[in-house]
Amino acid sequence: MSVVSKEHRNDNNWRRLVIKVGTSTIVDAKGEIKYPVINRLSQTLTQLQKSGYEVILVTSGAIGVALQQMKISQRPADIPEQQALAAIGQSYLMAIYNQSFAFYQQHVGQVLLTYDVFDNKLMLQHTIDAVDVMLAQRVIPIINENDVIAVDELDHQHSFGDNDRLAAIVTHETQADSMIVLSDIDALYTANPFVDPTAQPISLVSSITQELLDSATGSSTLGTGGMLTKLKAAEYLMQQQRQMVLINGANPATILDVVQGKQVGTLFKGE
Ligand SMILES: Nc1ncnc2c1ncn2[C@@H]1O[C@H](COP(=O)(O)OP(=O)(O)O)[C@@H](O)[C@H]1O
Ligand SMILES: N[C@@H](CCC(=O)OP(=O)(O)O)C(=O)O
Repeated sequence: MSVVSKEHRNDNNWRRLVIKVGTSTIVDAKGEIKYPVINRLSQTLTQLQKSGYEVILVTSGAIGVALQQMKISQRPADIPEQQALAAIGQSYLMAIYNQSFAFYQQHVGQVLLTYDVFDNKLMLQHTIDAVDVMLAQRVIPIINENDVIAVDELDHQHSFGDNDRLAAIVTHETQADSMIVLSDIDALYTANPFVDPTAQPISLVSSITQELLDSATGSSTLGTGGMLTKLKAAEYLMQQQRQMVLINGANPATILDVVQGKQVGTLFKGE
């Protein structure tokens, strides 16, 4: 397996990275699980880890995977039903990741979080300590929200409490240098390109303006956050002097281009 040379690291000398994977990267529009993509993601993250980077994966997809498992075509509106699906799907999602990473001899560990962890100093410290130990042992922590006991993300009335935000807070609290977001789109566009065919990709964003927020509309079929939650996550990170890069998750190896400083996707970096 080839490794990423440290000489090729981004100018920012990133060391610790949070990779956020949306439902649209794990499950396709027909509800089928994208095993080859998950395999490529596991290979890429293992490659990064073996090259000396500390890698934390924040993944959505529990409900998306459960829909396929349970042969349900649409995400139910009922919150307890979604929570039951999350419980079913989370263990399956981890089984897929375990098998996929095991092929590359890479150990992983599951971390399920709720937002109250970030408000409780002791719980937060325990979480950070466990993540630090895993990283020191070259294990990749795999984080998702504990959907069974957290309703914020599942209630579509709220735009907060999504995995984009969760990953941004994890990036800050674990003092990661950057967050790379994998979605079903290759960049932030001037408008939702699925709605507006004249929309143009944006390669660099140095501040989150109202115009940008207005440009972010609906999400993909199974995702919950949409572009708006990604912009809010980017805004939060830029306020913490951290960076975010949005790329297409169709080919997770693109992450290697990002860490090598190549211009790909949209870079959110404050001035
Ligand atoms: N300005 C925009 N630029 C790019 N994508 C946008 C924009 N506005 C809305 N979107 C939508 O955001 C979706 C990505 O968000 P989401 O469905 O939550 O993905 P994920 O599951 O990967 O988190 C895109 O598929 C697109 O439909
Ligand atoms: N925690 C949820 C993620 C919710 C969700 O769809 O998030 P995203 O695809 O990142 O917009 C799950 O694992 O299904």
